[in-house]
Amino acid sequence: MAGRPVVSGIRLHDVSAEYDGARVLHGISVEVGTAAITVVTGANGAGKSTLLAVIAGLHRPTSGGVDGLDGRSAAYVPQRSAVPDRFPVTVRDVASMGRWPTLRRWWGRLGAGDRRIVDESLARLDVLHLAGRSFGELSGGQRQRVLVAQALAREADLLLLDEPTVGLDRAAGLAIREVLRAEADRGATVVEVTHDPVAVAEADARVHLEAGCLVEDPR
Ligand SMILES: Nc1ncnc2c1ncn2[C@@H]1O[C@H](COP(=O)(O)OP(=O)(O)OP(=O)(O)O)[C@@H](O)[C@H]1O
Repeated sequence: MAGRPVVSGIRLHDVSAEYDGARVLHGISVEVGTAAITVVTGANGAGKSTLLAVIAGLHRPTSGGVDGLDGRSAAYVPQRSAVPDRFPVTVRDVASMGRWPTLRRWWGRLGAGDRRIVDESLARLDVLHLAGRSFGELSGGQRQRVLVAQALAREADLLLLDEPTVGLDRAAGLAIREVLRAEADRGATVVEVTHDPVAVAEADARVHLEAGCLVEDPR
């Protein structure tokens, strides 16, 4: 993690967000811990993906904000449906994109160290044997694992994942949960939107939303 210990958490203060004037998040204030897995739960449409997008800096809140992001690198894995099915690139290309933000120049080439990190990330998700295949030829679950590998290759301080285990078989779900735990153990802040009861049970903290509002002590 770039050799830089980050101790304080990420703090959302009074975050509200809307689409086309319709408010979908209402004054969310919560702290997300470092070196831990936080799950974001709630019914369909509760605002989970929007909250993740606000933390990722992809959706601008209408009021409030997020503190503690300065100096932190972030990797974001969108919901599977948000990813085009037919990328004309190989699996290794997709995973390599995780290294792009670390290159000093935008036209820079990946060095041997970068390529090793990419292949290690693919191996951790058990998809290294697919490295030369076209990304678009993979099954949905294989693509999902490659996108998580791309995020791992970023070696980010903050990992944001939108339903990373949805639709995966038990072994693949377990593999992703183990990888996320290892990331938290190395000091990463992991925030995961999920409906997976096992992921919720194993998490260190939970942020539960109902109709865009934070609910304390959800059952
Ligand atoms: N791009 C958009 N434009 C307009 N409204 C949107 C957009 N994205 C989401 N919304 C609306 O915002 C609300 C929250 O959506 P969001 O995707 O954050 O919920 P979610 O909790 O992640 O749902 P799910 O579990 O179904 O993925 C919903 O009412 C949704 O219809």
